[in-house]
Amino acid sequence: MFAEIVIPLALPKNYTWEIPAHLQEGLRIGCRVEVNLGKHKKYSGIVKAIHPDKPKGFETKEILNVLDHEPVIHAWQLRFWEWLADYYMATEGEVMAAALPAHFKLSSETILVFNEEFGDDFSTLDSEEYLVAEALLMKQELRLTEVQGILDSTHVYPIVNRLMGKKVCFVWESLKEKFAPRKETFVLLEPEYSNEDRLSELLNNWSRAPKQMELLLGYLHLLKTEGEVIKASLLKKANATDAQLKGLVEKGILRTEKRSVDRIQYLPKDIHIDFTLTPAQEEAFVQVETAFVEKPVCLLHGVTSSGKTLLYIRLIEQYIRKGRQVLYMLPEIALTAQIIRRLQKYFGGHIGIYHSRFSHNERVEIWNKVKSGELKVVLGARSSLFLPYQDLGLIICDEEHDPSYKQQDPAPRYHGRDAAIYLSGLTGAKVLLGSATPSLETYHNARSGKFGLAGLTERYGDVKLPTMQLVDLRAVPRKPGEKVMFSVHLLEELKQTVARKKQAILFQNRRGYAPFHLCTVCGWIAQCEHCDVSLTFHKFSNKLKCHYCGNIYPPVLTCRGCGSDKLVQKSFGTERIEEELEQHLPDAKIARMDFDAIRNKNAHDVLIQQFEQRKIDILVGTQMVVKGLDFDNVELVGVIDADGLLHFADFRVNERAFQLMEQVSGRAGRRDGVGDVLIQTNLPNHPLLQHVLRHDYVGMFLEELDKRRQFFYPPFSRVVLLHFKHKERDVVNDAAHHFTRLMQPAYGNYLVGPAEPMVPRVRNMYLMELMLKLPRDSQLLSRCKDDIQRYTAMLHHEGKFKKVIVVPDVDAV
Ligand SMILES: Nc1ncnc2c1ncn2[C@@H]1O[C@H](COP(=O)(O)OP(=O)(O)OP(=O)(O)O)[C@@H](O)[C@H]1O
Ligand SMILES: [Zn+2]
Repeated sequence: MFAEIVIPLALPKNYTWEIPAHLQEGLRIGCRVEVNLGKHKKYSGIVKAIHPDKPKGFETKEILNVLDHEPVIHAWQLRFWEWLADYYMATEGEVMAAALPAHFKLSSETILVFNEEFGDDFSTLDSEEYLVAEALLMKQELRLTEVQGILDSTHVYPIVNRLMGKKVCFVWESLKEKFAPRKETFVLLEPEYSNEDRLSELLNNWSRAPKQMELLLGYLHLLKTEGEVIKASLLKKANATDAQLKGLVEKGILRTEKRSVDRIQYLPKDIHIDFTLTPAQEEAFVQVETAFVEKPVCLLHGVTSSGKTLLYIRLIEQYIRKGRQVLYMLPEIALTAQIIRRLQKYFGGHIGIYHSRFSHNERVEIWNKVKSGELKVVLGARSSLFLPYQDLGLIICDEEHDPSYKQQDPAPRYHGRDAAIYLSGLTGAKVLLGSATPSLETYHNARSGKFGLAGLTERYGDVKLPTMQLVDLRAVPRKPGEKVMFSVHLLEELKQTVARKKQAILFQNRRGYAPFHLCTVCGWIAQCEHCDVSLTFHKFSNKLKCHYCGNIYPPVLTCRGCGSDKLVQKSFGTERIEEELEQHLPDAKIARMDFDAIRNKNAHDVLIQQFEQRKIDILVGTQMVVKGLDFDNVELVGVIDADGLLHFADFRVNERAFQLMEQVSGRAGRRDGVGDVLIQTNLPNHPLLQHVLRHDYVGMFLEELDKRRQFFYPPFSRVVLLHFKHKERDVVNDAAHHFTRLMQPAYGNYLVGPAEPMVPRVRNMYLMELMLKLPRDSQLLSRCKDDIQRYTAMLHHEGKFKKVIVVPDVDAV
């Protein structure tokens, strides 16, 4: 018998190994095996198929060991991997590398780390395990090749596997992105008083400080409304001090407990839903349910603050009660923090979070609990599509329009939403796509009947959508070539908002202080040495940064071209806005939320909480402030530079600009309907801004759809973008043209380019792009992919193009 095995490497196709007779029994698809590849390398791979056909053309080697009795993944997951690899032009090995926690991927290079928590009591280990554990205890770290030396056995991988199962050791991981879970102090009732009678007896015979009673009542109220009580919010709500709380703790009525906000397994597995849907929400709910009878996918198009999240919660409840599992997918990890708090309140310990910022071990833990069916709801980014669900009933894809759903690097360059839809075909799960500003593709699919469509046109609680105003910057006096940061109008409204104790959000799409350093004498601009892009000045760190490769440079004082010191900083980013704002509103509390400000992984969550607790008056930020956040006191939203959103040479530019502006404006007036949005622009007559002014999604959709039809862009065609990279400009240029000539005969009608992208050099690699707009015909698509592979091979055959990297991106966003 033979086995086709997937190994976490970018091999063009899977290899086949022979199954020795003594391993044949018990070897199942989805189990891991240890195999040799080449002379010295060993890997653990996953069995994809077992068959009796001896492969031709090469001598098969034997499988060395079987690592699992039970498959680690389901058969449908293998089919999912296969589709992802095929559709997105990756290898199954690359998909495997993305899909499995490191723990499951042993290779000769794997480093094992001793688990301190295990201690040194090795009495439960057998003699071989003991040898390795001893060595690990002494050296703390061992390479798998070293373990081989210690054991001198043919069963190294199975032994290591057992040791990991017993938590004696872990797979080493680089610490650079390590996620430190944020701790929060929770307040709990002492068990004695969970009894209603005891509690009322206590309250009726209160002989202690009245302030403490007030605090206790405040606590009980919060417990009822929020399910869990965080110390900070209790003290604030009850207007109480730490000492008063301490008093109640000392009297044995309350107690406090410090624990991580993200780790929730010790919460009881209860469901308690304490709200009812409004008639409009109820109707949308029924629309979703009805759609799911016939269709696997439904779009929930609901304006901002219409209560989409609450509708999701009702749906999740339904699936949990049926014993099924739900995946709640978000485009970015950063968004999980606020949502998890909301979900926890309703579903307690039924929920787990899964994303790349957790350690390998934590991920393995979630993996196992999902597989056993213990966890019913997973909140996560796109990688949670790879979990081994036991019975997946529903996938919620929130903010489905968000381009962050698409993986950029490395392969597989898959789209979380589209992959979810494919997965639903394999598992029978339903998919609910949610957004206030659906992607054109999705809305088109919903209108044409391919997806179901449910709608919420009103905000919750009779609250109006914010009023939108354009501020015409052409009227603002300024020096030639200068950009306006704040109009008088915007400043005035900011001042009033702060004076009324309301909050404001200012949106600017550029981070840093000044995006250009320009010599006024000769026109020289400070550029990155490795990329063809101007350097952004960051004032706080006093450095110039390249936003493409991350390189940092000291600030320049004199021009590299002419030596003059007449350098000026052009344009502005969030950092400069924050600084200027401090001058205009010296008493306001201003904070900034962008990639630089939240380097520390918890900073994002902390900022959001501070804003929620109204410790910040004005939040200045990039895209990060736009997304899905629910604040109750924001009255003013300012879009500093709308033109910056409209100036891209991309067919999606209008769609994106609309989505950003509508989403950021959606943060305003969510509770009382008093919300104002000011959009600063030099293009007040731009047609897109007219749609933005009226919150007119459908108007925007129809107009854009027309253009897409006319110019044959998605949803009418399918875009495959080919990136060419090489360290010499001429070579990459020639290669792209050569490749285009190869494609010309069969695909001439569908080609756009080749052309240099906006930034033609990144990390010392020169770039070229070739775009294919293919008719939506799956046979044509697969033929085209084969051809791309063939032409790539032909290109590499030409000596001078040997090192040109060709990266295909299917459905590029
Ligand atoms: N039926 C309801 N009962 C009580 N509160 C509700 C109800 N529906 C909505 N809300 C409240 O209204 C607010 C807005 O709802 P939610 O955050 O779900 O909106 P959304 O549609 O997801 O908005 P966005 O697209 O902007 O993220 C929330 O604070 C939510 O708790
Ligand atoms: Zn650079």
